[in-house]
Amino acid sequence: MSTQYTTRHAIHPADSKSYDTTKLREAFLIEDLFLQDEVRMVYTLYDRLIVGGAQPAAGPLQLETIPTLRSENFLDRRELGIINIGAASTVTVDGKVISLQNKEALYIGKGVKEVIFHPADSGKTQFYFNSAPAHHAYPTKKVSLEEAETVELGSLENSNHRIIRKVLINSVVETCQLQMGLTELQPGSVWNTMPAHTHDRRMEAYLYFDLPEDQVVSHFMGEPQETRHLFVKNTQAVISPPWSIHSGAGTASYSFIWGMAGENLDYNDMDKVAPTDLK
Ligand SMILES: O=C[C@H](O)[C@@H](O)CC(=O)C(=O)O
Ligand SMILES: [Zn+2]
Repeated sequence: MSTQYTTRHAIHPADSKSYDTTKLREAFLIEDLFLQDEVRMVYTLYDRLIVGGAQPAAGPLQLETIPTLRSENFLDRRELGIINIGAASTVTVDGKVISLQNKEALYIGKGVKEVIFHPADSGKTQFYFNSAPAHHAYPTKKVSLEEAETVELGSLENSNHRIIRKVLINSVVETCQLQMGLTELQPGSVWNTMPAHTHDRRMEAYLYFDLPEDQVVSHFMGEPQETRHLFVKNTQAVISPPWSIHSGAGTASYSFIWGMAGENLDYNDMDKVAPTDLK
């Protein structure tokens, strides 16, 4: 079978305080999202967001439904956002071939019956995806980096100079609840999302990538006054509960994809925490 998935339950913040490193990692870190010729997913109970990776090599891979969905097709009641983090390749959506360069994104709406991930002509193909429950069928749309809503934040002096590209955002594409974007740390900068924030209205998932294989990111999570960290390697993902900060410092520059689902589509609806207020 080329589709593998596991379920992650939602954790109460008071419960998470007592977790040791192993338990914290089992609850929030996704280590093996990309494996050759497999579609791998984690079904989270945070807004029922699915975090997935597809790495076709020998042949195409289909986005198959999973038993938890109790639906004939994966997208019968869901929407999907895909970002290509590997070599230029294609995705077919109900027979229509859509090419995606590295870092290009694709929104696929509810009701689509068939999504197929194709291997690249040369190089490693890795498609990262997030999927959330959907109530309405919005059109499929490809979004290039140029079409993204882009903001530059931070400074080299604060080691947090970064470019945030909001690709699947309501000013660019209509979605039910999914938002996705890509943040690139500029050379010499290592801190993402510092100052940190929470947004109790939305959960978030992070995928760290473009990180050298021998380097790591220390991802910070937890309530602002009760933080913990997870050491994360290249192409590993982190589930961020709505009550948690999500921020990281790398031993090298890196990029990451953030995806959100929940109560609203207002990217700026976040509660910032001053660095000096973190504990
Ligand atoms: O709610 C928004 C998300 O946490 C990210 O967009 C933050 C981010 O990319 C950054 O500041 O580096
Ligand atoms: Zn956030």
